[in-house]
Amino acid sequence: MEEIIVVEKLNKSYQHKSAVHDLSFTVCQGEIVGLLGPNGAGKSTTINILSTILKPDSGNVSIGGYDLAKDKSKIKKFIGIVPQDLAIYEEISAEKNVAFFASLYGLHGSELKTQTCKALQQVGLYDHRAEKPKTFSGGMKRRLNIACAIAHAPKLIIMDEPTVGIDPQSRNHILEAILTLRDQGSTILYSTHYMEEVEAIADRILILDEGKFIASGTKKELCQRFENQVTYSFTLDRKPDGTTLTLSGLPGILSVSFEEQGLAVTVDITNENLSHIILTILSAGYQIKAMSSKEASLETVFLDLTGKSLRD
Ligand SMILES: Nc1ncnc2c1ncn2[C@@H]1O[C@H](COP(=O)(O)OP(=O)(O)OP(=O)(O)O)[C@@H](O)[C@H]1O
Repeated sequence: MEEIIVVEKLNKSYQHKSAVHDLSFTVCQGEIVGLLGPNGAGKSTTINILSTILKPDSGNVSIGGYDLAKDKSKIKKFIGIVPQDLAIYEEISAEKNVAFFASLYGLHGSELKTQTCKALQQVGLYDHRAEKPKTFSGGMKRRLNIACAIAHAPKLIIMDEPTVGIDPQSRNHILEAILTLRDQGSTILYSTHYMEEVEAIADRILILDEGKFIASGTKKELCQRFENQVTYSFTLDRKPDGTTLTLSGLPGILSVSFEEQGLAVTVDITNENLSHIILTILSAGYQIKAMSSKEASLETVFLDLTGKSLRD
């Protein structure tokens, strides 16, 4: 598959503090690649460098076959950038906003009109095209921000946390729009700290922490090591006490964490120990009010690799 982004040993520091350190990765034609990491991991720095907004200290970047150090203007035409901060005009209609940004890429006449309508449809804002963004919800503004970036039909779309702080309906519109864009042939690099989003839409995931990649692969590949692991969560009738309720001696118990009104037990499912766990809880005099189970997720992977939660 053709490599659309090639990054080799990318470095960037701010006032001697490293923000990205020796990053190397590739993104291939037609992929949705999720750049996942907690706040401060270096996602925006990486994306701003690829978007030609920020200059790296060192490293090589090639986008669409163009060298970032030499062909900045060609790269700018090749990509569509959805910035973390909204870049739209509140006082002109949604349609005029999209048309304005598309015209900066040389679109005009009937092509401009068609592409503007298409972009608004893709983000579910066509029916609101005559309205001004100042009347829009935060989620609708974010969707308009995306429409402005895609109307010129870029081969590569780079999105920096496009779903931060929005309503579920807008989030779904955005995720569906990303999948449609991929199906229509675009390549998408997408940064987020919401693991559920990359789990849902990314073909490949790059996990970044403190400016370095700590893992990459498909969700299946990343979670493979944990495929025999499941976490049971029990809601009890009262706060459990670790001295009266001892589960760690049971076979296949990997970890136990006590919570306000229950406990979470991570086990190796090859041991078939659920009935032992339930019996032990009941024998200690607790009532089980509810129970659920959860397979390993990217959160598990992140916690295992860094010792901290993605959600911190
Ligand atoms: N202009 C700047 N000046 C100084 N330090 C900066 C600047 N921009 C980012 N940093 C620092 O660089 C590191 C990486 O930041 P970056 O914004 O790239 O991370 P991020 O993963 O995008 O996080 P967020 O989701 O919070 O935007 C952080 O420690 C941040 O404080």
